[in-house]
Amino acid sequence: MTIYFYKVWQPYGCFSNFSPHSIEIQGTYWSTVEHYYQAQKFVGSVDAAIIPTIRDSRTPEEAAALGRCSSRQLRPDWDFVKIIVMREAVLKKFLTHADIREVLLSTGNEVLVENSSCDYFWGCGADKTGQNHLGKILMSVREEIRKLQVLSVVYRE
Ligand SMILES: Nc1nc(O)c(N)c(N[C@@H]2O[C@H](COP(=O)(O)O)[C@@H](O)[C@H]2O)n1
Repeated sequence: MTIYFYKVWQPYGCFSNFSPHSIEIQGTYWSTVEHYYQAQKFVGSVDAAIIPTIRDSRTPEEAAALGRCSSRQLRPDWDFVKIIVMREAVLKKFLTHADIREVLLSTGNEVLVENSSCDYFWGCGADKTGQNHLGKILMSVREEIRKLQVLSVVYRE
């Protein structure tokens, strides 16, 4: 059975990057994965000054609006690094918060799909043909956490 998720208040809402689960990366605190992801678009760009404003946004929606503003210049390598950036943040989120880690592990080997009707890259799009990169990242993070748990048992013995 495929598990679809999208909005925070819907089933499996903790899989959304907008869910209220903070992460710390290289000593900096981010309220949500979305805050971190949107800010990383401008690292090393002429518009890097927007990063603290994105970080301090009151909501992930606000952070996303700032990051999506088309008048600002993205870092030149964004298309090459965005999946790596997202995976790092999603992994950190599920390593940090035990309650949602259990939700992720409870999905077993089910296929996870971000059910966004407008996003054919991170989600499945309106017709379900999208690339679903967020779902793929979540499945690979699930696998990595399982392996880490096995290792922690082995090294405890
Ligand atoms: N608008 C919106 N609302 C939500 O609740 C969402 N989960 C998303 N999807 C996320 O938007 C991010 C992609 O942003 P860019 O288009 O690259 O700026 C990514 O985190 C999706 O998961 N969107």
